[in-house]
This record gives sequence, C-alpha cells and structure tokens, in this order.
Amino acid sequence: MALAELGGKLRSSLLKLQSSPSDAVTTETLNAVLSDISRALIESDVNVKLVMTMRTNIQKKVGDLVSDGPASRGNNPNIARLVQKAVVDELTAILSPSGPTATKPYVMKRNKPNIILFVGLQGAGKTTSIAKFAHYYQRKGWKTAMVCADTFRAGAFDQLKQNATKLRIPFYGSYTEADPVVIAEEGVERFVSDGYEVIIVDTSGRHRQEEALFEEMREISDAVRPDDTVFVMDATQGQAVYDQALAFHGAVKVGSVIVTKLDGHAKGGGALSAVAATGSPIIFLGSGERFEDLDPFNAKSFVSKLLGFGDMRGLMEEMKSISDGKSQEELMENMSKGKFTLRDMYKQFQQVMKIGPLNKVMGMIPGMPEYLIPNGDDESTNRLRKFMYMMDSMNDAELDGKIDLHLKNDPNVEKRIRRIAAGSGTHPTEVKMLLQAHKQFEGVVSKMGKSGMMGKAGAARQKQMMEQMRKNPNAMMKQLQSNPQAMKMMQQMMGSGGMGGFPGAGGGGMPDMAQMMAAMGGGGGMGMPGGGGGMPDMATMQRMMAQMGGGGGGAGGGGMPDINQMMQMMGQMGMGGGRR
Ligand SMILES: Nc1nc2c(ncn2[C@@H]2O[C@H](COP(=O)(O)OP(=O)(O)OP(=O)(O)O)[C@@H](O)[C@H]2O)c(=O)[nH]1
Repeated sequence: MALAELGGKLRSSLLKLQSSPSDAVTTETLNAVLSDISRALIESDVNVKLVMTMRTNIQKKVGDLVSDGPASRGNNPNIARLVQKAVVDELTAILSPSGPTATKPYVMKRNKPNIILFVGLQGAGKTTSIAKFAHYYQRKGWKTAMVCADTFRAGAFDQLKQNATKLRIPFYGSYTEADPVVIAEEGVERFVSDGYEVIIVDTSGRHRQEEALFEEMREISDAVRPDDTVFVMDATQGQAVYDQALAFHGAVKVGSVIVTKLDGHAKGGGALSAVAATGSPIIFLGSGERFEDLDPFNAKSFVSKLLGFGDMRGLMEEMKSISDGKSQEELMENMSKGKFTLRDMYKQFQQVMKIGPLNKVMGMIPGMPEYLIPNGDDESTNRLRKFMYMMDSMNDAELDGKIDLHLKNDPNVEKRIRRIAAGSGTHPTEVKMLLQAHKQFEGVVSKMGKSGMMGKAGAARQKQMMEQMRKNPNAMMKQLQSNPQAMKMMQQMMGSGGMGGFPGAGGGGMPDMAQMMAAMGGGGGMGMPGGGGGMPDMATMQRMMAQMGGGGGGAGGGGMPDINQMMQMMGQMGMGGGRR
C-alpha cells in the first residue's frame, strides 16, 4: 500500500487511545497522540503550517471532553472514538481540494467521447499512468483508446505503442508527422468517429521553464478541447510539487491530478497535501510500475485505509462500477432455486476479475490484517483466471449442468476432464479442483436456497429481519441464541456464502468469511474486538448485527445478499466492531 510507513506510524499513535479504557483518555494521552501524529506527518513532508492547523482543530473539537474528566462527558462515553473521528476528519480535510480554486473531479460519461489530455513534467510517469488509466477503464468495459502527441521525446510513441499492444487498446501516433497538434487532432477525430468513450491524449513531458512546450500544450488543448486535463506528478518531490502544479495551472486549466510513485516513498504525504492545496482533486495514485498499480483516490477512503479502517466506500464504488444488475438478478433467482451451474460460477468470477487484483479488494476491507493481504502478483487472481480458462474449454452442456461432471468413476466424465485440461493447458487434477470448488459452492447455494432467504420472497423476509434487527438487536440475538438452527444458518451464510464467487478460489486462495472474521478479531484489535478465533463471540455478533441493521440494511433488493451486499455487510460489521 502507498505510504505504508506513514500509515504504520499513525496507526500506532492511535493505538495509544485504544490501550486505555475510553474514559481514561486524558489531556496527556491526547497531547501525546497529537504529537506523534504531527511528527509523522511532518516527517512525510506535509507542510508544517497545515499540520499545526490540523492539531489546533482537533484540540478544539475534543480537548474539552478530555480535560473536563469523565463526569462531564454525559452521553459521550467513547472519547477514543471521538478523537479518532476528529483525526480522520482533519486528515481528510488536508487531502481534499481547498482554496478558492477548489474543484470537483470530472466524471466520465457513458456512450459519448470523453477526451482526456495528460500533461506533466518529464519522467513523472505520464506515459506509464496513461497505460494504467486506459487499462482501468477498459477493464470496466469502457471503449478506450490512446493518442500519442509526444513528438518531443524520441521513443515516446514506441513506449505508448508497446503498452497499448500489451493491453490490446487501440492507439494512434506517427513516426513522420512532427506537429503534435496535428497528431492529437487527427487521433481524437478518428476515435470520436469510431465511437470510443475514453480517448486519452499523451503530450510531451516538459520542464517548468520550457515556455515553448507550454505553448504546445495550450495549442493541443485548444485543438482537442479536452473534457478533463490530468496533470501527472511525482510524489518523490514532496511538498515541492505545489509550485509545479501552480505553473501548470497557469498554462492550462488542470482538471485533476494523478500522483505517481507513492509506493514506499517517504515524502508522499507532502505531495498529496500540496496538491490538495492547489485546489485540484487527485483522482488516482500510482503505486508501482505494473498496469494494475493505479488506485482511485478519495480523501476520506484514503485516510480510512491509511489508519487501518479499510475503505468500504471505495469498495462499494468498485462494486457498483462492475455490477451488472440484470445478470446478477438472474443469478439470484437461480440461486433461490438452489441452482448454481458452472456457468453461474464463471459469471461470478468475471465480476470479481473486473475489480482488479484481489489483494486490492482485500486491502479495502475494514479491519483486514495486512498479513492476510497477498502482496505483489496476486496468487488468487491467477487461480481464478486459470479456473476461467478451464471453464472456457467446457461446452454448453457441461457449463449448464446438463452433463454432470461430478460423477465419480465414470470413464466418460474422466475423458471430458482430460479434454478440458488439455484445452486449457492445465492438469486434470486442477480441473478436479475446480469441480470440487464448484460442488462446495453449489452445496452452500442449495442450503441457502432451501432456507427461503433468496429470490423475491427471500428479499422480503430479509428486509423484515433487518428491520427487526435494527429496532431491537437484543431481542433478535436472544431469538437466534435460542434457535440453534437459525444460528447455524447465520454462521453458514457468513462462513461460506459470503464472498460470492470466492469459495471457488479455495484452498489457500481467498480466505472465507469465517476465517476473515476470526482473523479480524484476533488481529491485534484493529477490527473486531473479542473474537480470538472461530466465530466472533455473542456480544460482538450483537454489535455487528446492530450495525448491520442500523446501516440501512446491507441486504435488500434481489434476494440473498449478492457479492455487493455481502461486502457492504462486511464493511458495516468491520466498522461497527472497529477500534474501541
Ligand atoms: N515505482 C513507480 N514507478 C513509476 C510509477 N509511475 C511511473 N513509474 C516509472 O517512472 C519512470 C518514468 O515514467 P514514464 O511514464 O516514462 O514518464 P513520462 O512522464 O511519460 O516521461 P516523459 O514522456 O519524458 O514525459 C518509468 O521508469 C516508470 O516505470 C509509479 O507509480 N511507481
């Protein structure tokens, strides 16, 4: 994760609040925590003035509560939480566009050309970011293309071409045309008439003092009339990026910013806060050299993740952006009949793959301990991909369950398995693993189907249950406790149905929901308190359920919680039971 070091420091300072019961938070504890946080931010090159303002604001918000002692706290027993909230809010404010020029980021529009002009200093990572940006939108189903109007740096077109070819994204450029304005205009025109939705234009990198290049940037901008101009800047500059950003602002209207090289760089905090001070919104962070290393940026989510609370908002946005309502509804209806074919599993995997590497998704889950999040190349994504290749090698009858591949010791099935393995470049044992995963999933689905909690009727029942939970969680818990079968069902829902497509990644891939919950509980107090392993204890469950109900109902709509709803529920659970 970007800014891991800063995050670690902030988390450990906030832990000081946790280590004492909330009404023992004293002025000294608060001061110690604020000093630690301020030091960490300044070490990360955040402007000292900003840090001091933040400190004063937090003091103003919670100082009185702490110094007046427990007697005056009235209905505010959880001081630690209030301090924590004040810290989150203030850090978010530092990272949100501020000043008279503060703007909101451009929102891409479907079914029309969105022309995005990229500008930036030489070597900031512009060309790399363009490829990542294109990959991000292409993965989400946008018709994307790239234009190389960088005629200044020899090799720029080759670099863009290479990336575009790897990503299978159409590109436009020229080895012979020397005028970047002509290339930009022609490229954009072509992709507009071909119905492309995201058209990205690369421009020459420049130094601040190169007035001629600034002029070129203005001319390109006038020619292609971009919907958004994205300024790419390098985090290693720390707060010095402020001046650079202003210089670019002076030349063209910078709409949004991508900050690159945040992977493990000490000055990242300074760069991010400096950008915010220019009034431009940061839209993405670059966190590595691979195409996947681009994270959408939202100040609140970023702070929440940095402090170890996960990023539920980001996760929901991702889920929403990939969700295909109709097929999801069909799937839910099928599942309500206890039906879950290999084709259904394939569709679930497809949805999951659109989000990107699973480690990113896991990193967004509140309370998820870092040690559970795979780094680097994501093993679970590769496993899913391999499973999909196998399903690609199946015929319709096999995918739709008309031919039962689960039959044991059947020479015909064995032959089919060998064929599927050969067709997908895998081993028959791996195909059997896939079938086993499917069987496991099917089992859960059929149990859930029988529970009557899915489909349209199930949706109504769930809504009713949620309402009951919201109104009276204690009574609901008592009811559950006295009904072992209902309790078991709840555990099953959480244990294996939870992650939608994930059980298929089993065997060391994505942990299932129960494992996650256990890990959250035992993982050093960042997530669920109380759970030392296995399912969380009753009190914790009770709190979680109150949160589930109170948060507007995770489930609703189309039957059994689908992957989106389940994630939402998980988020509310994690957040509800978070730091105390
Ligand atoms: N670690 C890391 N490296 C990055 C990131 N983004 C870009 N880079 C690297 O930074 C270097 C410069 O990136 P380019 O994309 O070529 O830079 P550019 O801004 O297009 O350069 P010009 O075309 O000269 O303006 C390359 O080695 C990239 O791999 C990032 O987020 N993290």
